Amino acid sequence: MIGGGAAGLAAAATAVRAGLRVSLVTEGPPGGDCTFTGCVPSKTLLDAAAADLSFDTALKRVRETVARVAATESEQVLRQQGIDVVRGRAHFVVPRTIEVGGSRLRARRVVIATGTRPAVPPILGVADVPYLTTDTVFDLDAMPGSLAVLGGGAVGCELAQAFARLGVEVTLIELADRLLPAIDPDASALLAEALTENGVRVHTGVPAHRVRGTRNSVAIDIGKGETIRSERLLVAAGRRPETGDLGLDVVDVRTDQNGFIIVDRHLRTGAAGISAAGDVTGLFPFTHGAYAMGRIAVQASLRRSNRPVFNPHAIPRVVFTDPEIAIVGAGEHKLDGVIAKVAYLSMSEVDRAITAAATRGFVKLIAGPRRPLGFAGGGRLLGATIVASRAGELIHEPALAMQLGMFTGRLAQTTHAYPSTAIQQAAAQFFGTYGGRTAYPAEYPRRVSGATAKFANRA
Ligand SMILES: Cc1cc2nc3c(=O)[nH]c(=O)nc-3n(C[C@H](O)[C@H](O)[C@H](O)COP(=O)(O)OP(=O)(O)OC[C@H]3O[C@@H](n4cnc5c(N)ncnc54)[C@H](O)[C@@H]3O)c2cc1C
Ligand SMILES: NC(=O)c1ccc[n+]([C@@H]2O[C@H](COP(=O)([O-])OP(=O)(O)OC[C@H]3O[C@@H](n4cnc5c(N)ncnc54)[C@H](O)[C@@H]3O)[C@@H](O)[C@H]2O)c1
Repeated sequence: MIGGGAAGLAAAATAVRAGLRVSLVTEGPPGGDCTFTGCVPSKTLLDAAAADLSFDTALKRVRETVARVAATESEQVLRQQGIDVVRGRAHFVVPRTIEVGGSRLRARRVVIATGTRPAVPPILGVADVPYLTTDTVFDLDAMPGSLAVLGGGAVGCELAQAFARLGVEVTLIELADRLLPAIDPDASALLAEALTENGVRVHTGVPAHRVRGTRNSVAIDIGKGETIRSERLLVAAGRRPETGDLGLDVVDVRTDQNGFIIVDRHLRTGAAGISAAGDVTGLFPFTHGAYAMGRIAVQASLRRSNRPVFNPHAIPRVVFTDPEIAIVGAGEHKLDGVIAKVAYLSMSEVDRAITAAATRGFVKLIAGPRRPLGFAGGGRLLGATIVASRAGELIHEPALAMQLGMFTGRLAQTTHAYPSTAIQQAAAQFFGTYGGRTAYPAEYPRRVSGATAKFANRA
């Protein structure tokens, strides 16, 4: 395995279980992005900020939590599991042979799991400013008075909220016309509302033209004569794959125009014995996706038939802001031409949200016909988007329904524990009017947006 992040660790554990001799070659410590610069520090910071901790205490908690998680997957722990850990940066020298730190390693099977690194957009002047990325932001030793965040994706939104709650003056700059541009526009709108309430100045649809500054002050020109001034700049504008110096040409592993490794559905690269897994494939850039891919890449490489397939259609993803945004499968805005029904439920009608005084949000369930019965039994679930304080827990029930291809009606038939009845209430709409709402036919060609909600039951 080349790379010791989630994908490499899962691949190594799977290979050991299959009785293979395993070397895990990794430049950074085992755990990768998720443990050191991704999920673990960012989720800890979000929770610490929500709990009103001071900046210093929050950052201390981040360091302690990272150390605690890292200890569960240390080199020593891996060696005890039978995985030989080699630290260093690897590249292919001939097919199935890699070089690391001057030594050569030969293997019948190789899984490339080298992940990604922060992308820095080509904005005039950016290279001359000491900007932060997720590789460095958790190492801050003093609270900046103000922070400009470039990019309103998951990283930008989560960290903007965390820093704002810790007392930092945050400005968020997103190129697209809304935050998290890939998700349901109604969810984007609610998140922008929540961040604004937290004190974040949200600018969408603005390109950053030029950046100027010094260590403790940046000025970002965003057009129409407007300039954002801030103490520090965090660049959170996406990721680039770590494939540039792997020697992939030596082994005929192909990459797409952005450098991500091209794989088939069994995660094979096309080069004999070489598979790829995790963020480096660009298929599903989340830790749980990386784990699934690492496992599947090894299992598929060991079998001649019945090879497992990586299919992300029922894998959920969550943005851990407050409210959380959880998604599985298709969003209403991406349904062009698909015959479907949408059940929309405002969280203001869910007693769990009312009792928690956290009613900003909604559940949207999308159902399509199930052959040969059409929409009988509620059809089958095509997707769900949930915006709620605990959306990250709620999403797994729709995910299971999708994974099993269940009748959506099963969600309505299952008695839920009061007052956590959001999914049951929403699914009931596929059978008739419930609480004044009925599932409506998906509109196509698409004209759906939160701002122009045209269906009476979405009021
Ligand atoms: C701030 C942030 C928050 C996130 N939060 C979440 C979240 O809440 N939930 C979620 O599911 N996902 C989250 N993610 C995404 C998640 O971190 C990644 O999807 C996951 O870490 C990918 O794992 P990986 O194994 O593919 O790659 P990585 O974790 O990047 O691991 C790659 C490893 O390969 C090593 N390497 C690279 N090149 C070489 C080489 N040539 N030779 C040897 N070793 C090499 C690196 O040192 C690294 O250890 C977050 C990401 C960020 C940045
Ligand atoms: N909770 C989670 O699961 C979680 C949390 C954080 C990150 N992640 C993952 O980590 C990866 C990186 O996240 P990310 O948010 O950096 O990437 P992203 O690609 O999700 O978002 C980057 C955002 O930056 C914007 N952008 C790009 N260039 C810009 C520019 N010049 N000016 C202003 N905006 C610009 C893009 O339009 C986009 O909205 C993603 O794969 C993400 O899924 C996951």
